[in-house]
Amino acid sequence: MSTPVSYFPVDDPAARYLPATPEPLMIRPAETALIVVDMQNAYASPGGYLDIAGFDISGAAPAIEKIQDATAAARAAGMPVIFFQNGWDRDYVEAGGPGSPNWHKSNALKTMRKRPELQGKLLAKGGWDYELVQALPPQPGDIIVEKPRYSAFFNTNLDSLLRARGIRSLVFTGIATNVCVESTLRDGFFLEYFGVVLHDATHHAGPDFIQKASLYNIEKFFGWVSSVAEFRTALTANANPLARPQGGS
Ligand SMILES: NC(=O)N/C=C\C(=O)O
Repeated sequence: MSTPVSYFPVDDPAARYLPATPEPLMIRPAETALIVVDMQNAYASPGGYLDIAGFDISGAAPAIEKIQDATAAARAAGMPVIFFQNGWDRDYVEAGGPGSPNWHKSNALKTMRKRPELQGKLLAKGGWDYELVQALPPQPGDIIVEKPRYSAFFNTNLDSLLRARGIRSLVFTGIATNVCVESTLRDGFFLEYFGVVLHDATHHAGPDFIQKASLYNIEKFFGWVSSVAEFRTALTANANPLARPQGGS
């Protein structure tokens, strides 16, 4: 068993050993949140924004199945599940005007400028594109954080929500690995959260190399990469394999 990274004594009986790269990570389920990034029709459904804008969304359906597994495991372990939902008001005031880089870089806004018949449809609150996919309905007790930019730490109450619950580790799933997942994980790193991506529960926006590049960047500089099976096994294990045997002398 490789030596894990841990911010607390590794023999804490409440802790779990999560195999990950570049090394395993100890997590305490009570101090960990499972994050589901932007699993909206815009990013995961045929006819949604990414699809319309020409991105390959074929990896979205397999990611949805993996996220179903991960959310079930997290809820069973009493771990908070936090859904992010990306977008803006119907008039796109929250998207920023030409004075915002977002206005110039957002492919949703660019697509609507090119195709005015789509105006008001992409990532607009109240519309189908903005809705979370039906296959991943939030359950009572789950938290939804609406966000207007790629990183969920900007102009939201995410940091307060996490701090109030004593959360130290964030386990990420969702779309897109290289945009909102990586942006939020990076900002979390700067705010002292331990970030892990479950790679098989994510999908990227762009060519396949960007998934690899993003995961490389994360495991090399900002956090850890694991899988849904490893996460589920870590949570369902009855004991921390590094805990000292109870009752022994
Ligand atoms: N959720 C995301 O990663 N979004 C990526 C691109 C966009 O919203 O334009």
